[in-house]
Amino acid sequence: MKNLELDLGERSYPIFIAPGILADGALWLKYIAGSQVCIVSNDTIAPLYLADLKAQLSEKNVCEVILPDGEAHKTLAVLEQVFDTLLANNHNRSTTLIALGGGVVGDMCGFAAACYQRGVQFIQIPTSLLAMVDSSVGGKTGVNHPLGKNMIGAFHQPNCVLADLNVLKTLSDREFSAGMAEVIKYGLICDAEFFGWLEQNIAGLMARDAELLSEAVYRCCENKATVVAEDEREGGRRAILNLGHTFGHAIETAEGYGNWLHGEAVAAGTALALALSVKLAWLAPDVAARGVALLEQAGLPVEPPSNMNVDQFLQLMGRDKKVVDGRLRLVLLVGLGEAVVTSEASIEIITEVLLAAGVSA
Ligand SMILES: NC(=O)c1ccc[n+]([C@@H]2O[C@H](COP(=O)([O-])OP(=O)(O)OC[C@H]3O[C@@H](n4cnc5c(N)ncnc54)[C@H](O)[C@@H]3O)[C@@H](O)[C@H]2O)c1
Ligand SMILES: O=C(O)C(=O)C[C@@H](O)[C@H](O)[C@H](O)COP(=O)(O)O
Ligand SMILES: [Zn+2]
Repeated sequence: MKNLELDLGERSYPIFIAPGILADGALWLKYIAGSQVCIVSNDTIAPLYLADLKAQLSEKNVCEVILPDGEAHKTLAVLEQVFDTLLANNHNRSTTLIALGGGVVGDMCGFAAACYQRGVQFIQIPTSLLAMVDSSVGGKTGVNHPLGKNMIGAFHQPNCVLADLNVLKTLSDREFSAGMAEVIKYGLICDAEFFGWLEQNIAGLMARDAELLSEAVYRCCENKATVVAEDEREGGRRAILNLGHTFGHAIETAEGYGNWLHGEAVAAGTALALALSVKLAWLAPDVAARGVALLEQAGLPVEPPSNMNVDQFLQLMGRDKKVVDGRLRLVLLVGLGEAVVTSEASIEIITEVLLAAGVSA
């Protein structure tokens, strides 16, 4: 068992990382204060793990909402299903929501918890690699809008995070690779030593070696917890967790939600951010090349989609949440493990980098 604490004063919470903890209610039932529980999952994950979870909740009054699977369903309209179920079952402010799923379920359940009766408690049980290393930690919740990713949401922290490494056995290879994009992100932005460890162990990780996976999930959560503890609501440093995301979210939106997975779009976006960092002479080309090589070894795309043009990129990037007074702010690297949030990259230089990556004029 590897435990961490995200230190946020009265909103602090533990992150439990171990194989089999889903079935260890004795460890986590104390994070459910009242008798009412609402499990939010989807129609892929529920048949696999809902019964195991419910077996631990036999003393509680449990209802469930099974959402349609997929990024395309991360919408306000689908979120209403959670509120309908909570109200139909007379859930009050002492209810606890449980997110059982990947990042989509986690973001939606967390947002429902932030909104229902102006805020109730929730627990994150991440089932994808991406959700274990990133989305279940830190309290960003929300849904997409047709014009932009995660545009409607709230910061709302869970009571605890339960990462049961056993469930990764049923995750598809494509989704596993997508999670690796966020794993590699931590090495690039704030942990050069971890990046070196990833380079050494990438083959074993892709083979899902249990010990290596446990270490990788722990190191990512540790890095994320440190960043979030410093800057819970992204007033400053937290924005480094957005490496590759300004380009990546533009790709996800332009291609239609779910066609490029979040991790795939972040990987291609990270390659663009590395190229831009080199173009500005802030990053040595060999460091950028190591980043791109590791993403490729993780089975990820490192080139933007061939059907996007520069204007599309710039228009969608212009809606990014980091934009201030109309100026883009991007996360770039000034060294391995050293990220900065900057508005110094001009539209002209960004355009040059997009064109050099094969994006059409
Ligand atoms: N809140 C945050 O800080 C944060 C961070 C990163 C990403 N995100 C968001 O997370 C989402 C991406 O998350 P994701 O990659 O987990 O996608 P996802 O939630 O769509 O899950 C990926 C796919 O794998 C399936 N799946 C999940 N766990 C499984 C398991 N154990 N066995 C079999 N199938 C399983 C899901 O049903 C889905 O089809 C995006 O919407 C992204 O914006 C949020
Ligand atoms: O936790 C954060 O902060 C992140 O930026 C993590 C990202 O991996 C994640 O995709 C997040 O949802 C992006 O946030 P957004 O504010 O750009 O929508
Ligand atoms: Zn992300």
